[in-house]
Amino acid sequence: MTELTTAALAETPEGRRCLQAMQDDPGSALVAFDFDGTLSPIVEDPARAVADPDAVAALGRLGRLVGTVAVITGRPARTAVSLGGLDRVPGLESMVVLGQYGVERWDAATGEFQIPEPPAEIDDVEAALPGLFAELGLHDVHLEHKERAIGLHTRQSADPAGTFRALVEPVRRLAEEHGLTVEPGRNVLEIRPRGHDKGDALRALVAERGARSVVFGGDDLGDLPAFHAARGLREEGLTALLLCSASHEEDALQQLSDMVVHGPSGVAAWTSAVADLLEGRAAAS
Ligand SMILES: O=P(O)(O)OC[C@H]1O[C@H](O[C@H]2O[C@H](CO)[C@@H](O)[C@H](O)[C@H]2O)[C@H](O)[C@@H](O)[C@@H]1O
Repeated sequence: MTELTTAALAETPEGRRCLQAMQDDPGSALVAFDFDGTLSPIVEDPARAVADPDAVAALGRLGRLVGTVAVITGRPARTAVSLGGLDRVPGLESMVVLGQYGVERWDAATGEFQIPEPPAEIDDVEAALPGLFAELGLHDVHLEHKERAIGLHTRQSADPAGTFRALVEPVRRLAEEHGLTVEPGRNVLEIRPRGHDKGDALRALVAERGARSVVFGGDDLGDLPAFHAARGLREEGLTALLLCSASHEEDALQQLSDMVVHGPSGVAAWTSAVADLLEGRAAAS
């Protein structure tokens, strides 16, 4: 019964090994998900994103079963907590949110945010953007101000793909001129500080929690470093399962994944099934 269930939840032997390790020792398991596109369906206006209630409820179930649950996101930590309603979900009372690719942190257990000062260069970039858009003849780029980063969104543009293409190189040059980097995503180019990514964030949290089995779920290019980090952890003797929240917009994660599901509703169903699996093990032991 357990074997059949495990096979349905992971397409690779490595993924199934991770699920088995979670069953054997749930206390040393860590489950971390990205926010947009993984827990929260993609919407036109980033300010209107809302977490899939079934996905966060299922994460809450896991929160009662495994050692650590976390969200690792490009969003500011405060925004992810607010849009996800993460401070109100039963079972997430000791979760961790790592925001802005791991630089910001919220601990549900204390309710405290750790938010470092934003770099001054972001203000300089912001001041240069109107001139850049005018030069490129672009008038419908939506800006998302994230204090230590700026998201340039093209989803609401008349030609999202064309506007994105027109922005890529000029924005990369602008970021470089100011010592910053560009994080490309689904209809978004984010100008942010260099030197850290979701892979660093995942590795640091795994070390802090002493986790031995690691699940990471994501949907977009910004999640790739975490996928690579989790695969690296396997080589160091941990088990890891990589969950891809698939979309028609981005397929870079699929070939690295141990399980592919369809968007946040698929993540919700998968997470709930893993909770069932772990509860079955708990009931039997
Ligand atoms: O790391 P994540 O949690 O996945 O955040 C990555 C970026 O996600 C957000 O943008 C994406 O979601 C928006 C709302 O659904 C959508 O409109 C946009 O097209 C997507 O790219 C967020 O707005 C960015 O700040 C994050 O960096």
